[in-house]
Amino acid sequence: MADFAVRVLTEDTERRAVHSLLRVALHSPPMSDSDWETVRPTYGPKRFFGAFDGDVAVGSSYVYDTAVAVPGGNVVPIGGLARVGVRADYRRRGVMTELMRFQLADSKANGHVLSTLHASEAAIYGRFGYGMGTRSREIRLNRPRVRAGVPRSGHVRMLSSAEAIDQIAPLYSRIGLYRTGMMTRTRDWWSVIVEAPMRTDQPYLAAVHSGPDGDDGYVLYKAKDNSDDASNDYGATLEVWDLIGANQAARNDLWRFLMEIDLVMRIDAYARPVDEPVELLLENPRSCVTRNIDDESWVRLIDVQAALAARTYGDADPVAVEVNDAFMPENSGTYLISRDGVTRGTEQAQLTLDVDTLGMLYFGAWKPTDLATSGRIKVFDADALARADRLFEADSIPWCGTHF
Ligand SMILES: CC(=O)SCCNC(=O)CCNC(=O)[C@H](O)C(C)(C)COP(=O)(O)OP(=O)(O)OC[C@H]1O[C@@H](n2cnc3c(N)ncnc32)[C@H](O)[C@@H]1OP(=O)(O)O
Repeated sequence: MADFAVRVLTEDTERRAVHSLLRVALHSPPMSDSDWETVRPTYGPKRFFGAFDGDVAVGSSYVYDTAVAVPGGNVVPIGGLARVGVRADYRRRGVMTELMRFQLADSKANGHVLSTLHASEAAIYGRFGYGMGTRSREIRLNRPRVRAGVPRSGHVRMLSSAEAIDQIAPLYSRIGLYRTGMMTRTRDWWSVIVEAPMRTDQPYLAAVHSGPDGDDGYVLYKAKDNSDDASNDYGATLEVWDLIGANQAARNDLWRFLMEIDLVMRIDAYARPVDEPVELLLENPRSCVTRNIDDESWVRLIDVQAALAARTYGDADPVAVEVNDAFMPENSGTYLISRDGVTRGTEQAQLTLDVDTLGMLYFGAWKPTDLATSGRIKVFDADALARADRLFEADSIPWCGTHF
């Protein structure tokens, strides 16, 4: 018998105790009363889960009620899993495993067809059926200069913190999900990730782009003083935290805005699309350095049939794919996938894979052939593998772009 119980948190004292343990698990400083007052409204009413040993809080997880753009353009309901933590003296006793069971069952009951997360460590989530579904690029621009001839499509204006709190969230919604893998951002997300920092003495700086049809992009960034830098090369580092635009022209103008700010030594940006064409804006393309290609969004199909049916497929004849799902065995079975859709059936499997590998395929970040070559897909019919490459081919390189 487990020596702990998992439940949905509704009482303020329990929520505070669980958030407090999460901070310790993430190595943040202990929580003060005023910290809790800031954080408290960032938890929505329903999907905050805690594990308890008697009255003692030992584990935490939280699910954003959100939605994601899948290949073909449908936007489907998902749970965005975050804030997972277990007390150090309860680790490796199955606390997270029970929290995972609980939150996935809750998500399923609420119609989430997928669960996604951003992992603190890559080794944790495969066993629960999550696969690396999108990747992102971390870049550094060293004294960037804009290449002559890059056109402008509008103008950029800076916002005060109060204006940013009012304007940025609605602007993100109006711009919409322009890449596969992007997700809607909920009120609790905005309040914890953007608005709480905006109210501190080190807020994000914000600027909005206006194009021919009005506001169509924004950037949130911070300027970090480099005065303790050993080199005498004076200037700040700009840290780009969020840069969103309805089209590439708007995004280019926002990059230009950043590149032309004075007294800047470098610009660092995290979790950008891997194919974002920043180099094309630069006089010297080598002043943009790729520092990392990282795993970004981890994807778990909660309802495999519904998730597979929600996306579109390339032009190829059907493939019978056997999916093994040890953590949610009701998903295990054979699915016939074709350009016309997906049915669950009893065909002889042509390809076999685990559900975490399906999470890697789902948005199109990885090719079936590469997953087969690396031992993640068992192939019983080589032609079926070639067809799977065409069926799962991505219309754009997927990117989440929302940190949570
Ligand atoms: C989406 C997010 O929120 S990302 C943030 C995740 N949180 C953190 O990184 C905070 C620090 N870490 C922790 O709090 C804990 O170590 C957790 C939450 C990662 C794991 O909690 P635990 O209760 O120890 O996990 P649990 O006991 O259920 O482990 C289940 C299995 O996963 C494995 N596992 C758990 N954590 C890790 C890890 N960090 N690396 C490798 N394997 C792991 C366990 O060994 C176990 O394997 P087994 O089934 O073969 O025995």
